[in-house]
Amino acid sequence: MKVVHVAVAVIERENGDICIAKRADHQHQGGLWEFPGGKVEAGETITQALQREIHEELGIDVLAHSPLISVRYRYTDKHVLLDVHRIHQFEGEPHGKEGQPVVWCPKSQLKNYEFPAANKGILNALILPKQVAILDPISNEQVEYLTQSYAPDELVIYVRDENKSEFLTQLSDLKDKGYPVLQKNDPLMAHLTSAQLNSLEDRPDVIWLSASCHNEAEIEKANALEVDFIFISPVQVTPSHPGGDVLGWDKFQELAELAHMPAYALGGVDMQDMEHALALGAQGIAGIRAFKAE
Ligand SMILES: Nc1nc2c([nH]c(=O)n2[C@H]2C[C@H](O)[C@@H](COP(=O)(O)OP(=O)(O)OP(=O)(O)O)O2)c(=O)[nH]1
Ligand SMILES: [Mg+2]
Repeated sequence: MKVVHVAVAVIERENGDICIAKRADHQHQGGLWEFPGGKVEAGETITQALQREIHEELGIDVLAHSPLISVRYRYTDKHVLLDVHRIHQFEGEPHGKEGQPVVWCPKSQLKNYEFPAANKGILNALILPKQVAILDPISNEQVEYLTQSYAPDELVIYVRDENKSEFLTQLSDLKDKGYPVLQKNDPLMAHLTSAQLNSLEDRPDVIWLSASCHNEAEIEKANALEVDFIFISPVQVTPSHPGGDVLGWDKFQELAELAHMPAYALGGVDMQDMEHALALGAQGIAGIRAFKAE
């Protein structure tokens, strides 16, 4: 089936509210709410498509945008590639130029609206931070460094250290301060190794589920289980595996687009790679060394 390339705009106003619109009943995925946007025409850049569609649908001018997430999604009747951008700056006041209902919605209320299935990953991309610090091993020194360097909404802390019992107090302190803490087999926020991911038939019953992925098959499995976010690795050579095979950034980008959910770049990446990773559609960077004091 031909893939329909769609430019999608997540328009945010100063107080953080997001602009959403209701699709007409006769449209594909009709009656559901959407982020405004539409098909990229032949010869158009993504910027041109965003500017044209948003002007046609809402009567405003897009002045500045940056990539949020790209999602390939196969509906039974249509295959789409949603190229989703955050609109930071615009001129005018959005209104439904095609008669469609348009509302400003606080981020925390988006979950109360019904969106097409492909949008689940977009909603998660809006909530998740750009940084995932992996603690392996966990140390008091690193926990202190992280809480001094990052606010609770800027960081997910993934405790990969299996031997963490002496740090249980520090971990509950982190949670009390509001830091999301990801652990294997946690009832709230659980992580699956690729081996666990491959062996599962159904999604475990947790609020947030993440997984490690290394190839297409694992990403398809994460899509099927509706995993909320993934780590794609190894992107580059790491000091711990100097001679190992790596994906490289081109392959990372391809895999991230195939994933329905936000994808962090992991393996041989550090904070200096952040802009590059975001430009390729990553949610951000995950790592061990990248999140240690010098
Ligand atoms: N704009 C938009 N489209 C979405 C979202 N989620 C999602 O699955 N889609 C799908 C539905 C459609 O198959 C396709 C978007 O096409 P569209 O109908 O908006 O295209 P268009 O504005 O050029 O409109 P039209 O003239 O063809 O009706 O992407 C979303 O959040 N926003
Ligand atoms: Mg449209």
